[in-house]
Amino acid sequence: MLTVSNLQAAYGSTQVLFDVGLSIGEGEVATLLGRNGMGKTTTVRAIMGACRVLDGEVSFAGTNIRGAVPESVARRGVGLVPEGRQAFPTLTVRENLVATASNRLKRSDPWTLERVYEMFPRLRERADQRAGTLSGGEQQMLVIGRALMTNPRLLILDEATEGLAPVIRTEIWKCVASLKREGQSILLIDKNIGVLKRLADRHHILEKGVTVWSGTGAELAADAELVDRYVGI
Ligand SMILES: Nc1ncnc2c1ncn2[C@@H]1O[C@H](COP(=O)(O)OP(=O)(O)OP(=O)(O)O)[C@@H](O)[C@H]1O
Repeated sequence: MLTVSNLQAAYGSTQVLFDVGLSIGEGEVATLLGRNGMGKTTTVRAIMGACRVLDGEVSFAGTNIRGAVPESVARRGVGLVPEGRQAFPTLTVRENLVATASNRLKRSDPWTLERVYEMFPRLRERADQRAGTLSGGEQQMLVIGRALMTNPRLLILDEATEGLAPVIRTEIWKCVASLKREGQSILLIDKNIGVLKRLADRHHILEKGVTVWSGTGAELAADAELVDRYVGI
């Protein structure tokens, strides 16, 4: 579904990605692992067409999307929940959910307000509340719900549980597990390696803008030293 190879990207004249490769199959959950500053968010931004790509290939659902603008990448079915919870603060919960909703890919069982409220009952209780007045965890659920309402073929969660209370994290991980059971393809970036190991089918490790390791969950589990070397503090 998504294949990235030899991706190179820069901010201004500073190159940050040198050789990133990753792949996610239909219905798979994959991760991007690596310490702070290794290029995970930049990889996501490069896939979305939100930073300067110097070289490499980005293929999504059989189409080359390298160089496409973010709106076009989103229209093709990539739903991003960016780092830092970006709900529209002055809109209500319901308005946020419907603001960018679409079913362009004509899914037979599309996401609806009702389905999002079933997944996150707190959002139903707060449907008429302005997003800016929600707690951090509620805002994160809202942004995930908003991404689902675009019926993405691939959902990308960049640090979706960062800074959240454990009980809210658990709720978000349950949501991810349930999306996985439904066959949703997902790319996860998160610091909770233990949870990622349980949830993901495939992992990619970034070190200074280079994919230094890619493999299945079983392959990662078989090499305990890998995570210590590249992801441990
Ligand atoms: N807007 C920007 N302008 C210039 N450099 C940037 C910008 N954003 C990120 N960088 C630099 O690019 C490198 C990769 O950052 P990136 O945010 O992709 O890493 P990350 O692996 O996602 O880390 P984190 O877990 O801290 O978010 C870092 O050295 C960072 O300082």
